[in-house]
Amino acid sequence: MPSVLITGATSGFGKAAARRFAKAGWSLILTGRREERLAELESELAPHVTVLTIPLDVRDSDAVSQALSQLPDTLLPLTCLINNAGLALAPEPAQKVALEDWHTMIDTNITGLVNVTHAAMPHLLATGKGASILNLGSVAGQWPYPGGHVYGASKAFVQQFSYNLRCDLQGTGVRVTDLAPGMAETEFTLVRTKGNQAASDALYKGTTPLQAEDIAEQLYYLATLPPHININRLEIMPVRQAWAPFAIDRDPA
Ligand SMILES: NC(=O)C1=CN([C@@H]2O[C@H](COP(=O)(O)OP(=O)(O)OC[C@H]3O[C@@H](n4cnc5c(N)ncnc54)[C@H](OP(=O)(O)O)[C@@H]3O)[C@@H](O)[C@H]2O)C=CC1
Ligand SMILES: O=CCS(=O)(=O)O
Repeated sequence: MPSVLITGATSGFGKAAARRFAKAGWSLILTGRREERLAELESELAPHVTVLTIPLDVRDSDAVSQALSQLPDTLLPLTCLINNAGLALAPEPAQKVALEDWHTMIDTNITGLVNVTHAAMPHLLATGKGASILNLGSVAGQWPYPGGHVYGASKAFVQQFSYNLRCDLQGTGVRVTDLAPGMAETEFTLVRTKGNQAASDALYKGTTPLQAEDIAEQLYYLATLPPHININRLEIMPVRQAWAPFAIDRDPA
């Protein structure tokens, strides 16, 4: 059976993707920092498919490279890497944000993603034709909005890194996609607001956001496309989300 490595499998898109790939019989390598959540997911899925859980902070390059250099043969060849671990912090304007929050987003969404990509690359190259790297970008990487500051910039990095990887991997058979969702109801806003459940609920109230399972379905679709097809970027919004007009600063009347 093919195997998939999913970062950030303890919640949201990553957890839903683990379930979606398991449903199709794929072997799973699941990572995240919260060990108890990894254990719960392993208990749920291991009766059906091969599961390896690795408690891992993607920001720790040594831990990432050590863990991925020791994958058991039973989980190789690696067919798909889903670079999903990530977060937004500090929805307030840039001029009010603590520098530490910017660093955390850069360290996770950029450095963490390149750490995992670098460590997984030899496995993906060994697989070659049909292998995929699926990077979780965001609409925020393309479209600016107030409070997007470093989060949006980190996802713009994901887009351009994905495109540049495609250039270098041409001829290897390894595909790369920047999957860019819009508003999706996960723990994302709870994390962004540092645990404000009411703010998270209010954001999703009265509309129809994407669900984690919608994104998991797209990830599975991308990973199982015929091997001669590469979707470079796939941007998905809920029907009830669209763009806002330009904001104009005006003199007082
Ligand atoms: N929800 C949305 O509206 C959208 C989300 N995205 C992106 O999708 C991805 C998944 O987000 P989503 O599922 O919504 O959010 P969740 O908060 O539900 O899940 C985020 C996952 O990332 C993991 N994670 C965070 N930091 C680290 C770290 N340092 N090391 C390892 N794992 C980490 C968390 O695991 P743990 O805490 O256990 O380590 C968790 O499993 C992110 O990259 C996000 O930016 C993109 C577009 C829209
Ligand atoms: O990446 C997350 C979606 S949004 O909050 O930027 O719209």
